[in-house]
Amino acid sequence: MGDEDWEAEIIKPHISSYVPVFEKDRYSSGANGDTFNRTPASSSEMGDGSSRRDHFMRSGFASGRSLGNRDPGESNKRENTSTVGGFGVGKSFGNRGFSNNKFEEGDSSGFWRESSIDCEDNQTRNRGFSKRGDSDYEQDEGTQRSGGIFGSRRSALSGAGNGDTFQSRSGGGSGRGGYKGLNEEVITGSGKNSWKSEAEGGESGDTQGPKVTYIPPPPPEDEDSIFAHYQTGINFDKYDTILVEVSGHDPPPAILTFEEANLCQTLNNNIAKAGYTKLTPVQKYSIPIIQGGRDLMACAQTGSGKTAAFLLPILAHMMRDGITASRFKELQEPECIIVAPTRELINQIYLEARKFSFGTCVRAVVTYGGTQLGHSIRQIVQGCNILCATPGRLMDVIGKEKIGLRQVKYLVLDEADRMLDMGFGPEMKKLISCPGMPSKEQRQTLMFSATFPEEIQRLAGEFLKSNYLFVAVGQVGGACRDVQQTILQVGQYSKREKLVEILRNIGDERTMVFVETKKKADFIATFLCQEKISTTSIHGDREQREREQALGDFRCGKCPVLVATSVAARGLDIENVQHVINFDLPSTIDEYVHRIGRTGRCGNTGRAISFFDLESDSQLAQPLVKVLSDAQQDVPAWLEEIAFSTYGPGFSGNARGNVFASVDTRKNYHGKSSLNTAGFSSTQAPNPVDDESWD
Ligand SMILES: Nc1ncnc2c1ncn2[C@@H]1O[C@H](COP(=O)(O)OP(=O)(O)OP(=O)(O)O)[C@@H](O)[C@H]1O
Repeated sequence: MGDEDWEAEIIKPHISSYVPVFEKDRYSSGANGDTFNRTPASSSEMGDGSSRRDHFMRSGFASGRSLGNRDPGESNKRENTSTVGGFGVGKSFGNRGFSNNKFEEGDSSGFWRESSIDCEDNQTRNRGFSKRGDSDYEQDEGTQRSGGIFGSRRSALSGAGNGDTFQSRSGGGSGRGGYKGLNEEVITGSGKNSWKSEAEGGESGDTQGPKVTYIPPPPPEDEDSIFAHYQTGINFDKYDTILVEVSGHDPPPAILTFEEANLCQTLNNNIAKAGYTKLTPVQKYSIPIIQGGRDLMACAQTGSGKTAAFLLPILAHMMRDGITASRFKELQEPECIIVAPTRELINQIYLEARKFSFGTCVRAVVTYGGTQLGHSIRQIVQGCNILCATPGRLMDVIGKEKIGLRQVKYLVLDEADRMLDMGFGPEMKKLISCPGMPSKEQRQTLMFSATFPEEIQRLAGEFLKSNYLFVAVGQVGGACRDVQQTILQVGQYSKREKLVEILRNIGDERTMVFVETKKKADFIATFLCQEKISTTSIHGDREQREREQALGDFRCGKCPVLVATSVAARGLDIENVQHVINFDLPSTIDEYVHRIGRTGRCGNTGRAISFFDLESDSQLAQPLVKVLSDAQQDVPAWLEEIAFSTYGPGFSGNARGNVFASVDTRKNYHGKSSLNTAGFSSTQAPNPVDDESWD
């Protein structure tokens, strides 16, 4: 459900209901490999402190007024009444056109054009990367973005209001909302002719809106903190039994131990200090492939060590090549660029890169939206060999000529299916077309995810050398088997009661609760606090400072419940998350797989409980049955019935349908591709995820 619906909701005479009707946006889900080895993974073995809102959350709402029987629509109505002036005066960026942008979206990109769907968020995305000054950038990151072709309907309601206790973030200044949607980093143009010319005028040119001044606290520097890690779980050794499929020409053999990787001593020390003694399957296969200079698309279950699978061989090469950070160069030219879709995830990857490069001359830097650009630049100019960035901020630092691309040898897309879908795909396309970026023949491109829809795999071909290798650990798109999945039939009006019941049983165990929209995240978090369940929330309408605070409070156990939108669905590796609750099921099965993958990581076990609402979730019944049965979970009879009735007698939960890209798509599509002009087949659009929930 988009904010537009909320708006409609509050304009209508309010009909009191326990929980408002949440009608989700529904989108459809959305080469030449020769050799084929399917072997078990161990082939040898077998052969600012907190916001007011946080304060209330932590204090269990002791002083908050009761919101229990009010729905978000009502609270927004109140909030809107009191803040509409503030949002109303938010600056319009409408005159910052993009029509002349050098990198304006083109049909040639092969990507879906945003304008083709009625989605405000998406309409902001293909806008070419801009070259902006700090003020411009920070305003974009930190303020609502309204006006112009992107419309401003959402901004009037974008405060995170949930009633009396929360104030919306004031008058447009810090109130996010605006249009931002799927992605955390949205590229805005400046109306100049090209990124180059914009850059030249960037710094002083645009003074609209307040700056983003948030500077994230530096991560701890002491060795213990850098190498802090959680224990692998009882099922870690079971990874060895997972079947691994490698396709593509002439793959190198897997390695079985870290020693076989022949890493330098410093790296080996760091691996040991990180508590890694044994390779996970994706590491066994990916490390030699990357060391062999090959491009790679790797798909492995959530929490199975994909980050180290790309970081270690890249660092090994850098060490071999004697890469050394050079301080105080105005233009830094990193050898490696890593992009990921959310700020928290890219920061996590950075911390991993910092850990593994500890004691070396290789310097990793992170930059992401919602933080002061000047701060990022100061970090970059101190030396940058590995740049970890969210897409929008990456384009900014490139546009500001703080980052040059000529030396890029490794381009890593983490959560690659997400990075290539209609949300980020155009931006990634622009990235590889940037001046200076080595062609795909001259760089190594590495893609990792737990899910890889076929259509996205096919788009990925544009980024990869034709002889790339495809590694599939287990079922591509399959759920982690260490997560015990339960699907409960719960109607929307009973969800809150059920949630409280479950959380009371769970006690203090760390739990992530996923909901569909940002406003609902606040609403449910507020409700739980009122119920004296210590809760915080993370979603794209929260300030970056608040997001980091929320995550910190959750990580340390201060708030054992984190209510989140899909912004927290991918990649986040938080110790001891024992439960995931899908208060609202997502609209796509891939999203479900990522969400439940926040628990059951690295051989640990976890539980996922999902509320299945007959009214709104039946389209998910069939893929859910498949995911459950593939992961050897109990499938409720009622769910099978729904799946059967939705899809008819041809449906078999165990049959391999088109739900997943079960193999390297170069096999499936060889010689029979039928792309439309946008680069997608006529039968299946790529998965847009749920726009509203991402930002
Ligand atoms: N070989 C290993 N031994 C011990 N721990 C490991 C090993 N490899 C990775 N880990 C740890 O496992 C956890 C999960 O790793 P990581 O976050 O890279 O998973 P992922 O596959 O990227 O998950 P997701 O699909 O959710 O992004 C991390 O805490 C990481 O430090």
